[in-house]
Amino acid sequence: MSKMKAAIVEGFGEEFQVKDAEIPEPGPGQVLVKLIASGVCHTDLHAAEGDWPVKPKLPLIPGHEGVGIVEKLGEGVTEVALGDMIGNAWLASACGHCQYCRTGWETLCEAQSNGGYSVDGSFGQYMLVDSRYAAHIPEGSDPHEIAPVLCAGVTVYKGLKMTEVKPGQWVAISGIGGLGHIAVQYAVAMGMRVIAIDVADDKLALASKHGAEITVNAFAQDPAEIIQQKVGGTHGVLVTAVHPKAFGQAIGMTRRGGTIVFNGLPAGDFPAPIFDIVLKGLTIRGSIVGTRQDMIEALEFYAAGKIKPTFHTRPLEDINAVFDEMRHGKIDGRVVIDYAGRA
Ligand SMILES: NC(=O)c1ccc[n+]([C@@H]2O[C@H](COP(=O)([O-])OP(=O)(O)OC[C@H]3O[C@@H](n4cnc5c(N)ncnc54)[C@H](O)[C@@H]3O)[C@@H](O)[C@H]2O)c1
Ligand SMILES: CCCCCCO
Ligand SMILES: [Zn+2]
Ligand SMILES: [Zn+2]
Repeated sequence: MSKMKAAIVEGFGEEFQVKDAEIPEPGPGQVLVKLIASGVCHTDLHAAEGDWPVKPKLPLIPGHEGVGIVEKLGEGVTEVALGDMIGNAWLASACGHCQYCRTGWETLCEAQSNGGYSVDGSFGQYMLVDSRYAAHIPEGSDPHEIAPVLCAGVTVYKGLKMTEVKPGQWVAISGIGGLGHIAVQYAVAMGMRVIAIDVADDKLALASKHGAEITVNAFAQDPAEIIQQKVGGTHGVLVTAVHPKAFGQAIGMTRRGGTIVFNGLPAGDFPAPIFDIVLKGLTIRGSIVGTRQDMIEALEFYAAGKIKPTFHTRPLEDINAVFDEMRHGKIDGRVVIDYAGRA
């Protein structure tokens, strides 16, 4: 078996080990991909810290925003060809026949596997991808720039659809990190008017650059008060923040009949004001990544030039420093690991 360089989590809360690992062999239905780039999602940090109720496998190669070229086909592969540029995804595979898979909700499949969490992902020079759940990268894409669409992009695109906010209506996006700064772009492309909320002014500046009309620094102000004053409450909210406080704040900023969608996954809970939620007739939804169809649509928005992730390329060896920057909210947009000598 030949070797590859990979960033491996061997224990929760421990630093990554960047070292040699076996290049995996594709089994039936799988393909071997040589990586060009991989986005770094905050979920990868949750995986490394083990701070969710469902723990990842160990040892683990995280990463679920990987883009690369198909180098080997497993038995029976028909959906992908040698030389194709494809991506992996959080939804690495699903059963295909349960009540959720049958009704367009494969993201809720209870037998799904998850890229960079329950199966090894894209923080290495090679990865295995289930050909049925591979993301097909549009012709002419920049592999480093499109990588964040594979999770951050498809997740916020689906989340914005779930807010049911119509063109011309207001949507608040709370948390302007890897997910949030791309959410601003999808919301604008979908005709929504955007209010951006974060606790760091540089993130709000990034939101304005991508089309937000109103920005609120939740560290210095009460976003609900500002939003009620300025626009009479928002029609919908998409929360991508990594602090529980942002989740409770969404309720006060939403107008009657509005919908709040949670993408963010910080550990912890938030106080839910029962009377306000009932009196205002609010809908609160959790939303997890997107289906294969959502991925196709999210990638089409990128291919149409509507989505341009802000990203910074770094070598795999920087992974521990990157996670430290992420822990302290110091990443502007998305970090993308480079395997092609661009970093
Ligand atoms: N539901 C899903 O399918 C899905 C998909 C991808 C990521 N996630 C989760 O979404 C979260 C965000 O991921 P990311 O990669 O964008 O993280 P990130 O670290 O890039 O960004 C997090 C942002 O939250 C901001 N923030 C922190 N406290 C805040 C507060 N009180 N109010 C407003 N903003 C605040 C930070 O300043 C930062 O801009 C993570 O928990 C991740 O696991 C969920
Ligand atoms: C419940 C886990 C959702 C994480 C999606 C990929 O970042
Ligand atoms: Zn992710
Ligand atoms: Zn299923």
